[in-house]
Amino acid sequence: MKISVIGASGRIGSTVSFLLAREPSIKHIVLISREKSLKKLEGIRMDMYDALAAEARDAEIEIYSDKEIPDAVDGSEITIISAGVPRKDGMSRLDLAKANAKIIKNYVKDISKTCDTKLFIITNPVDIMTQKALFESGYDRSQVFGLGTHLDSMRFKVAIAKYFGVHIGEVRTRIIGEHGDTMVPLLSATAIGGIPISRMPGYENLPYKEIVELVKSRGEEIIRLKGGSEYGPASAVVNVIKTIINDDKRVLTLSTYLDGEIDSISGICIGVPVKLGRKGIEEIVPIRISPEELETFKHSVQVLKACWEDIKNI
Ligand SMILES: NC(=O)c1ccc[n+]([C@@H]2O[C@H](COP(=O)([O-])OP(=O)(O)OC[C@H]3O[C@@H](n4cnc5c(N)ncnc54)[C@H](O)[C@@H]3O)[C@@H](O)[C@H]2O)c1
Repeated sequence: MKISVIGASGRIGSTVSFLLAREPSIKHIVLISREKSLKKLEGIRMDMYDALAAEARDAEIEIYSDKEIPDAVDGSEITIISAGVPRKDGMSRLDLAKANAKIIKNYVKDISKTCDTKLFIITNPVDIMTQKALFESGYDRSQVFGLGTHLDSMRFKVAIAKYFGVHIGEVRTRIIGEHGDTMVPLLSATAIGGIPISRMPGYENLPYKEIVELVKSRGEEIIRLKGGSEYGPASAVVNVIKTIINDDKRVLTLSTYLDGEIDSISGICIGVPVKLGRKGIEEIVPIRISPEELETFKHSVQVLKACWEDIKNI
């Protein structure tokens, strides 16, 4: 199986590539970046081969410049895009969206000229970039998705497990909505060992607001402390890839194009629970959430739609 990573010289792209190379079912990984980063890619490839040798594994790792798209991507079951400009001081979210929309548009247009692949978008703002990729590629919505609130859901899960002092595997929860300030934590879909969280001893004192703030600010906190997150997002990406290639039908929270599945909302890519398998997004799970959660979700939709209006013609 071949998987391509565009933006492979970056933090997330390189860590994702390394983790994927360790997966026995992935035999072929294509690392793609701009010309000026090709030397770095060569170093990443050497380092990856050393690590694989230590585990007595092998994989074919190829390097291409982004000028060699679409040929470089041809035959890839999944193409991951994490290329993008980082947010600089004084840059608004909209400025970032405009800059990265141009990058996503160019890559996706080139890829879709000749290739049929699944597009997995990581670049922020991820919901808007996923929608850009969907519209510019003309692909079916089942094959274009973004990391969405999958990582936020994992962060929420950790905080709840720590508060109740239980193993993380006992916690079921998710955050839907924008991967950003308007994300919607679903207490109505949170359970510990199958028991709804509201029936757990200690629930009354759960510092919900603090936990949500912690989840929302975690990305910025990691940027401040170590320059940017990589292990968390990269592991979340690999989770998604493994679910697809193993046809696991897991229900994960990814950014996908809504077409009326939740409260008749349509016309935007946003984080919602999806059944994921070999074909990509096989179903959007039409969950019923509490009235308060629905109101917050609708707000998240509005925020994303406003941003989409500003960048859709870029
Ligand atoms: N969705 C999520 O949950 C999530 C989590 C963390 C980070 N992210 C996003 O993922 C993206 C990558 O993060 P990172 O830490 O790897 O960033 P990084 O700066 O380390 O790497 C960015 C990559 O994009 C390339 N790049 C930069 N400018 C470019 C341009 N103009 N044209 C083409 N390529 C360009 C770089 O060469 C590099 O390969 C960012 O947009 C980040 O905000 C998303």
